[in-house]
Amino acid sequence: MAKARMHLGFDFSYSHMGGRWRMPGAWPGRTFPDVEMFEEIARIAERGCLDMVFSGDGTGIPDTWQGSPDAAIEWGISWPRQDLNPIMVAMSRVTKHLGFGLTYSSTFMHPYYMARLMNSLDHVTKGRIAMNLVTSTRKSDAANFGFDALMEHNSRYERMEEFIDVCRKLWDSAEPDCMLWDFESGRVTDPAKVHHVKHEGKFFKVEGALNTPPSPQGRPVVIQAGGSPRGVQASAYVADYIFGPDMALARQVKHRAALDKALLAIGRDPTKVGILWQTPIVVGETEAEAHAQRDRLLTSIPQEAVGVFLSYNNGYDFSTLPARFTLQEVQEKIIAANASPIGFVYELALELGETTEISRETFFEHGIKSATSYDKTIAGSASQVADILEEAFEATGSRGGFMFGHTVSVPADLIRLVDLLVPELQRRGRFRTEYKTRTLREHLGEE
Ligand SMILES: Cc1cc2nc3c(=O)[nH]c(=O)nc-3n(C[C@H](O)[C@H](O)[C@H](O)COP(=O)(O)O)c2cc1C
Repeated sequence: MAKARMHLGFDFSYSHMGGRWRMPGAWPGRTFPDVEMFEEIARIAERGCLDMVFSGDGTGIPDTWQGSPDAAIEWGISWPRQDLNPIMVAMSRVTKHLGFGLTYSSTFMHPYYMARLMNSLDHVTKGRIAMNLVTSTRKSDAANFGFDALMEHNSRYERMEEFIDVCRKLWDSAEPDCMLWDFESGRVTDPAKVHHVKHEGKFFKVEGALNTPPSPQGRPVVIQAGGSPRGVQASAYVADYIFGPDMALARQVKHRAALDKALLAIGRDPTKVGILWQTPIVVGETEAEAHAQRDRLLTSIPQEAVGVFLSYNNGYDFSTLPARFTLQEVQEKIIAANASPIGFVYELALELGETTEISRETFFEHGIKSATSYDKTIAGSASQVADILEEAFEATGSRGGFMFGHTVSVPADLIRLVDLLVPELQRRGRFRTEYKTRTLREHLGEE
């Protein structure tokens, strides 16, 4: 029997941040947001037949550390960023097959605007766009949109579910064959095939239809990455494809099982829903070369920048940590702030024990490994890395694949992925050797 094939993506969100822009192997003399760098990323990824490239997003400037954005701005921590939509349009114009994943927040955006934008991008990319929906877990993002505090964690997911209901109604409002463009009669559209939408729910009141022609994918691909139990439940409802967190394999196996249960509960077939596991990765010609490249992460940012990154993503100012403390005390404050309950402190508590007293120094020693993704980065030769990926793929049900990212330097690490790892996976019958499908939805559905 043929082996199940993997789907592969590349997350370029962090390639210019966290000191990566000046690591050996990054573009010399080119800085964000030079559009030509992104076009080059797209060409390289398409050479490797990847399903998609992706960028995450967040709008706020980290300001949890010492209550100020200065250190984030100074050290380039989640700064600078921009809306990647125009960049992905540019990337789509230099490729034919590669898919694109864009991130937007269902907590802050409006579903009418988003349904219309994604339809438009689906046209421009000829059916290669996906929307990664996030609920946003960071306070400064919320402040950009007028919130004094984060919306309660579970309510954010309730809003996301209604958000996608509205998008689906709008995407379906024009039937696939409604456009006539009949030159003889002058009729543009068959009005019987464009349906009025009237939605009134807890969060949104929307009247449609969309005033755009139906797009190549009909409904652009929707991706979601809920990690908490409520988040997983929402993934099952809103997403065509799932992003999974980069945690230990045993926890990924549990995550897959929880998702399968949630999918079955709403009548969806779990065998048709893949997870792309977030996978920080460095591949080298040799194991030693890969390890040397990964080690560079430990010198990429100063301790202050580590504090900025962790404080922002965990909703807690770690500059205020006392000399000694327990992780349980900190985790309680993170939950009270409505940030994600499964972040760095949760993970460190699993490793060190939640009631163990630790020092500030120990916290930051682990902190740099987490903030740079060093602790999660797989590093090795192509065959070593392929062994690890095959094991993880099979253990998690042979559905989906990997979203590579958080590499040390782009383009060098992306080129090594495409030139060393992809051929190894192809030799093992685990990855396509050419694109046989047209749209992103079709690429991801390929078995
Ligand atoms: C691959 C991947 C990409 C993600 N991208 C983003 C992002 O761009 N912006 C964001 O705010 N959150 C992002 N997240 C976080 C998730 O949306 C989610 O909040 C997180 O997994 C915690 O789960 P919870 O919200 O259910 O607690 C990402 C998560 C993963 C695994």
